[in-house]
Amino acid sequence: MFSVILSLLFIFTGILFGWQYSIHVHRSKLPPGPKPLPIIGNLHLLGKQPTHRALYKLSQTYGSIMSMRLGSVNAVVVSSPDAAKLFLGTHDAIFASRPKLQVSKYLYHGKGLVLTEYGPHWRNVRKFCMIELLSAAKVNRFAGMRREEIGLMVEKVRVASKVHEVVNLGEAAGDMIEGMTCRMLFGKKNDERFVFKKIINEILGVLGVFNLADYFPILIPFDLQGLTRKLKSLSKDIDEMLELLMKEKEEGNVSMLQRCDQTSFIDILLSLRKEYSNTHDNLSASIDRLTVKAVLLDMLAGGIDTSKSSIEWILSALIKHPRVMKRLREEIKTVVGDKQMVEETDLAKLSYLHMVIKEGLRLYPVGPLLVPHESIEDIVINGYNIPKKTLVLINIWAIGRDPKVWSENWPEFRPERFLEREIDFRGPEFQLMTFGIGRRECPGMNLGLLNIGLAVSNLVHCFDWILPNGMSPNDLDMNEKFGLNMPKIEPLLAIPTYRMA
Ligand code: HEM
Repeated sequence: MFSVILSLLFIFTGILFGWQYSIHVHRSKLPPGPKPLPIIGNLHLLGKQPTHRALYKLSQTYGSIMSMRLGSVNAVVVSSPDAAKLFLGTHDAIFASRPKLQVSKYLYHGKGLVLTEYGPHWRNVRKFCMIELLSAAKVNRFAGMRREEIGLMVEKVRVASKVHEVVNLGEAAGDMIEGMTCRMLFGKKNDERFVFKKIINEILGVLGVFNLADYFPILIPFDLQGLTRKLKSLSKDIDEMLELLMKEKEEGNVSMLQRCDQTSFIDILLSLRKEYSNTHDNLSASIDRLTVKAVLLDMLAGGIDTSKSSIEWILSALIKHPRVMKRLREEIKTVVGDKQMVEETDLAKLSYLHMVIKEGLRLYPVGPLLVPHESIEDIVINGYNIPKKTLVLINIWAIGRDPKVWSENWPEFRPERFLEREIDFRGPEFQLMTFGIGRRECPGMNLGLLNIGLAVSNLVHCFDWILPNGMSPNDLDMNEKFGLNMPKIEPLLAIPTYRMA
């Protein structure tokens, strides 16, 4: 389908413009890259494999700062820690914007964080999200709720273990993270009027589609992929849901408030809105109704599948590497003793667990190209021209495979490498950028790591796992498929045995 549309597009726009194209204008000064074709540029080189893989291969020919043309968009692909340091460290302010994607027009006009261009609105929203919603103190307030959700997941798996049922571990983790996130955002995880899961999946589905109109704006009116239609209907559903949830809070529906955690994000955002409505500073102007909804939507879209996919990848790697699983289990046993469950307060003492998580996220980063950045002015980097409005993709999947950084044994899942060298997510050398670095780095990093740590440690501590149908761990497929948040090609299915009996 994609290639048919691409061919039609090629012919159509080719006729329209009579093959006149001005890509050669400053090409000699751009970073090296494959020669673009008229109209489609290098889009044909992305092929059928996931984009980060195609870009990794190309960067091995053209280098760690590679120039490409994607339709009518200038792009630069960055594939080494040194180059990433230039873009997200030294010149972070220039590359801290986002491209204007068609999807953001239908999802609150980019008034939240993820898809919002760099400027005063984004800065204000980011500031109050960091202080009021995602600071360590605010995240800690939900520790009790997280304990309940972990307990529910362990109990579900324990019931399955009694009848040797096969468990889909990604789904089990996803349900738990979704429960935690919805309770944190809305104070509840169930609502008889709508199914959170369905709406979340639809949002992620739309965000994961490669939208041709973003690279050929001339195509927007034709809606060749039917995305505009989908987006219009989805944005209506999302808005109805968020409006209902907000009105319920604003009208102080007593029975509802009694059932809810008083400090959910929606409560905090609405009370901030009220609090600031009498002041006339920039912050008050930023927290309007659209922004409250856009922020809630960003947290739903950014917070659930990222953690779910990460947990699934890390558990898969552990099942595939029994030596690492054994060592992790021994560490947990030493720290938690005879306790049935790992608590949040235990996590700081589980140093091997942290190395396992880092190693899992190095090899399987769920945002392999981060979220696209865009430059806000012309700049020269390493002697190359990077024009204003260049799309910048940071290939952290490639960086996680760079033998110059990780040595020749980079393909091995070997958490001990982090014992030998101090490398951290915000490390000054930009080797491990699972959450991005700089102005646009993930504001939910600590929460994400906490959720992953809790899920992985408890599923390892409470259960032994074997693969179904006599499958050997060596046969576990560790490839990914196309899609948002780098989903595994095959879901992780395994049979649990409860270890606490
Ligand atoms: C394992 C879990 C997670 C991973 C791997 C992850 C990864 C990322 C990445 C790669 C980015 C883009 C960074 C960039 O463009 O340079 C990002 C941005 C973002 N993430 Fe996360 N994330 C996770 C969890 C969360 C959670 C739990 C939340 C909130 C509840 C969250 C909210 C956001 C938001 C709002 C942004 C946009 C920030 C901005 O553009 O200013 N993420 N995340």
